[in-house]
This record gives sequence, structure tokens and C-alpha cells, in this order.
Amino acid sequence: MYLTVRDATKTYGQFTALDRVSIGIEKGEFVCLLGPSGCGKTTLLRLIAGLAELDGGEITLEGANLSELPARKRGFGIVFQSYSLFPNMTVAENIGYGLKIRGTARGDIAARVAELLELVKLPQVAQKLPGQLSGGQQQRIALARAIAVNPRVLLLDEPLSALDAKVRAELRDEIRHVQRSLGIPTLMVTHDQEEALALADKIICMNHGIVVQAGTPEDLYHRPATRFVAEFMGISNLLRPEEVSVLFPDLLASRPAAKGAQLACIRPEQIDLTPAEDGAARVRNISFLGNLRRLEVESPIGLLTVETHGSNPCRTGQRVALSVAPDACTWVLDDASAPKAAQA
Ligand SMILES: Nc1ncnc2c1ncn2[C@@H]1O[C@H](COP(=O)(O)OP(=O)(O)OP(=O)(O)O)[C@@H](O)[C@H]1O
Repeated sequence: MYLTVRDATKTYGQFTALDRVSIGIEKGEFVCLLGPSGCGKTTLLRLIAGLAELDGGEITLEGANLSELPARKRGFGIVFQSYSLFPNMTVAENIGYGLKIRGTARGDIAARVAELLELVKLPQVAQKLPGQLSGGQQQRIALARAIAVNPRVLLLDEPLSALDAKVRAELRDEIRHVQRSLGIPTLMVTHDQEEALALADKIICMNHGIVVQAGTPEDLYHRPATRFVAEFMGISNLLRPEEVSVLFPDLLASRPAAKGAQLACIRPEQIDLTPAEDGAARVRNISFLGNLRRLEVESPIGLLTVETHGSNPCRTGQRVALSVAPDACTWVLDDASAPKAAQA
């Protein structure tokens, strides 16, 4: 592992913001820290950056302990949510700042700035001031400034959240492209599951100061371990075993004999609908979402959400039969009433 956080703990007075959190980033990997507001994502990023001190645990980079190393000596690039460019410096001066304070020769700085402006697709703005750029452009410059010094790790704290949806999606692809082409190990904080699914090699899902699950985007979406992860990573139908036995009795065979309350997690696109006069369910509402239709379906156990692609013949009010492939269901731990380890 390239960067390792082991048992990181951080408290603010009586409040435990992080409780023995362990994560790792491999060389070249893009990792997203994902979780709801207040779960401790930014706190963890700040500890890694050296902007806050650990109360327990350790952080190592290539095996070396970082605890004694101040932020500016860690060699990390950071991009924050707010455009933190120096307002009185030109774009070129902003990007070249880190190189200048390291004593890099002027000509080399100019060449590097030009190269980075090409990389972030803004070759014309070198002499502008940050205030003359749009929010999305400023974040591209902030990204260029962060990578100018070839950081050992790139840390991104919600860099897209102040931008509107279209610019956000463009810049998301841009960040991924830049990260891939340079191979910089990257840790990005986000509370947006779609962003994490699109960008990450690995997602670390947090809640109440602990890591709930870590894995690939596919793992977290298709094989959530708990109800919290299932609900956080998109829409899911969560059915208790007695409900499963009413609608999809075949699925009960896959239920593990583990301890704790379990729920069957079935994603909306995994339920098949067939129009049938004597069907046990009825389509209550259909929302057209462009590439798919989202259907609200009344069933003997309550409402289900179903998504269909292409030409589905169902109409509102129609009776339907429901089916699910045996391998399309994941049994998750019902953690809704589980103790919240890090709550004060
Ligand atoms: N300096 C501080 N003093 C006291 N409490 C703090 C401090 N910094 C953070 N906290 C608390 O620690 C918890 C975690 O905060 P953190 O900023 O890490 O959350 P987050 O997951 O990044 O949330 P958000 O997405 O809203 O930024 C929050 O409940 C917050 O109120």
C-alpha cells in the first residue's frame, strides 16, 4: 500500500469525529471518501494533509510515518471546494507559485505552466486574474496549481460541489483524465454517490466517523454490506425475509445463515415486469427519465421501485407480474438500529 491510515482517531471535546479509521491508497489509485454530511470525510482528509493532528493511530507514506512532517513538507497537492486561488496573482503566477518558492528557474516555470494549461484545456488564460474566470475554469486552474509540483498524493475536498450540473460533469471527466494520464494517487472527498461511482477505482463509504464499507464502485452498488450502504448508493428495494417469501420465494434460498437482521436488497433495474391480467402487482406511476422509465409499483407488500430501459409496454394502472433473477439480490445487514459507534 502506498498511503496507509491505520486506526486514525480524532476527537473534538466529547465528540468523536473519527473512530479508529483505517484506509489505504495504492499507487496510481483514485479513491473516493463518500458519506453524508458530518461523517468525518473532511476531517480524515485534513489529517492526511497535515492540517490537523491525530489523537490516535498513524499515517504512513511508502512506509514512512508522516506524523512529524508538517503539511508543506508532505509534498501533497490539495484542491478545496472553494476556489482558493490567490486573487491578486495571474493564472500563470498561481500555477507557478509552488515552483517559484522551490526556487525553480523562470524559464522552467513558464514551460511547466504552459504544459499544465494545455492539460486542463485553458491555454489562453495565463495572464488573466482568477476573478475573470468562471467557477469551473477556476477549479481547473486550482487543479493545475495542485499538480504543478508533481505531488506525491493529490487531495481533493469536494472540488466540484460549487459548480452547476453540466460544468460539474465535464470537470469530473477532466479530473479523471488528468489523474489517469499522470498516475497521481488521489483521494477525493464527496457526498455525491454518482460522482464517486463515476470516478473512483475504490470507494470508502463512511458514516458517523467509521468506515462502513470499502470496495470498487461495482462492489458497493451490487454488493452493499449494510442497509446504510444500499440506501446511500442509489435506489434500492429493501425487503424483509417475510416480504421476500410473499413476492420472490425463490430468493430465500440465497439468504446466508449469518447473525443479525437481514434485508434483501434488490435494485430497481433488477426487477422484471410482465403485463398480466392476474398479476399480483399494479403500476401506480411512471416517470420518464430520458434513458429509462422509473415505475412505482403497488405490490402485496407495499410500493416497489422498478426501472426499465427501452420499450417497456407497461402503462399506468396496468396489472403486472414481477420476477427477479436469483443472483440479482444481495442480503444486507439491517444496520438502521445498530449502535452508532462514533456518536457523542
Ligand atoms: N474544529 C472542529 N471542532 C469541533 N467539531 C468539529 C470540528 N471540525 C469538524 N467537527 C465535527 O466533526 C464532524 C465531522 O466533520 P467533517 O467536516 O469531517 O465532516 P464531513 O463528512 O466532511 O461533512 P461535510 O460533507 O458536511 O463537510 C462534524 O460533526 C463536525 O461538526
